[in-house]
Amino acid sequence: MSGEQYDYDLICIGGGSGGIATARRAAAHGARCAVIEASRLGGTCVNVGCVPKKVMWQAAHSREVMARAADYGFSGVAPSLDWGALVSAREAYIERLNGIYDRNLDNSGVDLIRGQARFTDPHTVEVDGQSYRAERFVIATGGTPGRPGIPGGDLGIDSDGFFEMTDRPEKVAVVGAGYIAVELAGVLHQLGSDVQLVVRREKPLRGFDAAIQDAFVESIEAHGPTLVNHFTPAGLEAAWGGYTLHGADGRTLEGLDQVIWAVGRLPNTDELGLDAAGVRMDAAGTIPVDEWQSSNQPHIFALGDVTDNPYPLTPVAIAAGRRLADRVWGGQHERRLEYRDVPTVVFTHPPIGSVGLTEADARAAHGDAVRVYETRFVPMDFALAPAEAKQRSTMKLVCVGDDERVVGVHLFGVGSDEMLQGFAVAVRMGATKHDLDETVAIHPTSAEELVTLT
Ligand SMILES: Cc1cc2nc3c(=O)[nH]c(=O)nc-3n(C[C@H](O)[C@H](O)[C@H](O)COP(=O)(O)OP(=O)(O)OC[C@H]3O[C@@H](n4cnc5c(N)ncnc54)[C@H](O)[C@@H]3O)c2cc1C
Ligand SMILES: NC(=O)c1ccc[n+]([C@@H]2O[C@H](COP(=O)([O-])OP(=O)(O)OC[C@H]3O[C@@H](n4cnc5c(N)ncnc54)[C@H](O)[C@@H]3O)[C@@H](O)[C@H]2O)c1
Repeated sequence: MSGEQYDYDLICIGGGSGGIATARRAAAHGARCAVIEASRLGGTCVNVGCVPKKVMWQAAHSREVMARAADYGFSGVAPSLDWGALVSAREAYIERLNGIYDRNLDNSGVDLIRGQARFTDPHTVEVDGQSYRAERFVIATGGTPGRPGIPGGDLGIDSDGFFEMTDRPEKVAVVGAGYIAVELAGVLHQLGSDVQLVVRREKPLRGFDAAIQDAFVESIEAHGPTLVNHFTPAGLEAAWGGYTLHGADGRTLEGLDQVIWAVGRLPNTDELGLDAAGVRMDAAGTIPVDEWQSSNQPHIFALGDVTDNPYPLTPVAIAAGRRLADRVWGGQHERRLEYRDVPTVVFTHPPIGSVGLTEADARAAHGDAVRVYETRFVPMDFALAPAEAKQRSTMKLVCVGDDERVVGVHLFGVGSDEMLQGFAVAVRMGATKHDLDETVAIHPTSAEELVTLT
């Protein structure tokens, strides 16, 4: 087929992390590209995800640091938060980012089509009555917050609503045990709300190494927010005295000013006309893709949160998109994202960092060939703090084989967020425990613990 029968070589549906990265890289390889975006450029990450979340985390972290000022002899540090001012500054920053994304598309020669895209046949999408034809498509439409299918599940707010809050709720339940629940609960707790983190099982953060789960639970039990475990929400009621959250076992959480659902996200595939394109979805509405990001239609790719990707993270969507563009338009025939050793940080207080295999996964895969090194300590950040304010750090290395190749690094503690990236490089390069031991420590830091473990 000649490219001339198409308006574009590539249309990316969704102007979030994955769509923008793919289109810009494909354009750099000479492809004629468009991005279709129904809402604000930058997608979830920029508008209602990583970016505003990190601003709120930073605010909460600042509050923590100020709380420790007296340990160092400062007096008169009595912060009072103007929530409205924080939100305005945050949103102004996001608007600047929206503009930068717009200009970057323009500078890359990528057309931006504003509106909701819907396939009308395998090579055509319609936006506001106008048809656009492309040789290939990338579906990068991301996801939206889900809600539980229980009475009152439509009451309260989700993570999108969290970013719309014009004031800080005094008493709030955050329901869920994943990244979003622990992060939002942590921010609100640090900023002064009375927060209950409501989870269905014993502990939050299933899938993380057990040492990290335990360290996190121990930390919140000592410092907050309050953990309400084994609580399965069965209904939410609103009354003058506030919300009441009912548990399946008859327990109730009462007098809540706000309830935040953080119970998982749903892929944005409902309105896409995937039937008309002949693209298959799974029961959850996500688009299954192969190792090359292909859907069942060879010319229609999908990436990021709309797919069955095990790591719904911004850098993963970007990496998948850039590699796809390098392969299809850049002639780099074997280039694809390997979904392994993906580093990830959970922005709790203190943060969690994790890359590679958990101890349980390593033992399942390698049995007795696994050796684990672990340490728990109070970092110097709390050297002058009173005993009750000290927060312990936990660090764990998971090693495999006679050469003790490091296959997992799991961190909980101050600085883990910034510490992990470099160790992720080492894991990817196949570093061994000996390599870490041979690396001269940086003193006094928390990171040095990782090269002095015995
Ligand atoms: C609260 C929260 C915090 C997060 N924090 C982090 C973090 O700290 N680090 C991290 O790595 N990840 C984080 N994430 C996850 C991250 O935001 C996502 O993994 C990432 O945004 C996925 O990128 P994407 O391109 O797949 O989709 P998105 O960024 O969601 O982009 C999809 C875009 O498609 C548009 N769209 C949808 N349907 C259509 C249509 N039919 N036509 C046109 N446009 C359409 C949407 O409007 C949206 O702009 C967070 C997510 C949330 C919700
Ligand atoms: N720091 C980061 O990088 C970051 C931050 C936020 C989100 N994210 C990404 O976004 C993804 C989605 O995050 P998430 O927290 O929405 O989803 P998640 O899938 O990680 O967690 C959803 C949680 O809700 C619980 N749940 C589901 N139904 C429930 C119900 N009816 N009642 C009570 N609990 C229920 C689940 O057990 C689970 O713990 C994450 O997997 C992550 O990849 C990343």
